Amino acid sequence: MALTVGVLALQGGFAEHLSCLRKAAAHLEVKFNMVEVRTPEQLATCHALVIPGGESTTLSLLATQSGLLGPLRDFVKVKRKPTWGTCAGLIMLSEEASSAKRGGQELIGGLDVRVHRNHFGRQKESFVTDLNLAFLAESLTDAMRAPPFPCVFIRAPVVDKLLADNVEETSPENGADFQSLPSPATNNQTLAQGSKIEVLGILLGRHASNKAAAAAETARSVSTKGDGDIVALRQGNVFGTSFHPELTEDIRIHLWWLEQVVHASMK
Ligand SMILES: NC(=O)CC[C@H](N)C(=O)O
Repeated sequence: MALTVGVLALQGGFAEHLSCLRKAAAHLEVKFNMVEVRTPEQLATCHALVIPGGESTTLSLLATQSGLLGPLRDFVKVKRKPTWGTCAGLIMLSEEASSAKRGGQELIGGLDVRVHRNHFGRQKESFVTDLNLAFLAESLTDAMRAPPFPCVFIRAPVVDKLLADNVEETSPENGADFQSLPSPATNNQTLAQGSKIEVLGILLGRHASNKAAAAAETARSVSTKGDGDIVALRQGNVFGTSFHPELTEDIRIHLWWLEQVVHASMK
């Protein structure tokens, strides 16, 4: 049986994600159909979904107009299918967003976190930085020899508050900029809320470049130990990255996530 993986194609970097997913799928035994999702009917065919970067206020508006907001919430929070959001996609998958559009913006939710939009400032403050993402060890034979991942941050959000106290304990790895965590418990709750939040990527030493971010920083209630920002996390079926793996030649995160999709389909 082929697994159908959808990419929400309302706006933003969906074509880049589709291309990376197709390249990654070529490394796996399982057959995949990669499809663009613009309607509730297309979403209903999907076993898993990627929500790309772009602009979360636009995504939210277009999802509402196309009747997808309710079906997306159902997909993520009721059916609890594997869903990955990058950048604006991560914002959509968070329960709360700060520096949101005036009057608020509709989110899908699924991650018990608050994200801070545009944490590092405007487009011109975009940057690329290498992070050691130890979770990729799940699909690589020797994590320590795996090269760091080139992370592209464009008007990126970070997680500035954890809304639940069910967080996996983290232990810094010899000063590395990543905190390694065990794989999910084998009793594997597929709940988003109710599952532990796993912090999978921390960015150290890059400070917020706007006032709201500085305020959010002081308001942070539960944070990682140290001064890092959470830029990758998972809670149950929901995975989020602040950065854009689809804008690099490196398909390791797409490969890792497709493997998670395969595992979820076998439950
Ligand atoms: N590259 C991106 O996806 C940027 C996200 C954007 N800051 C937003 O609020 O949606």
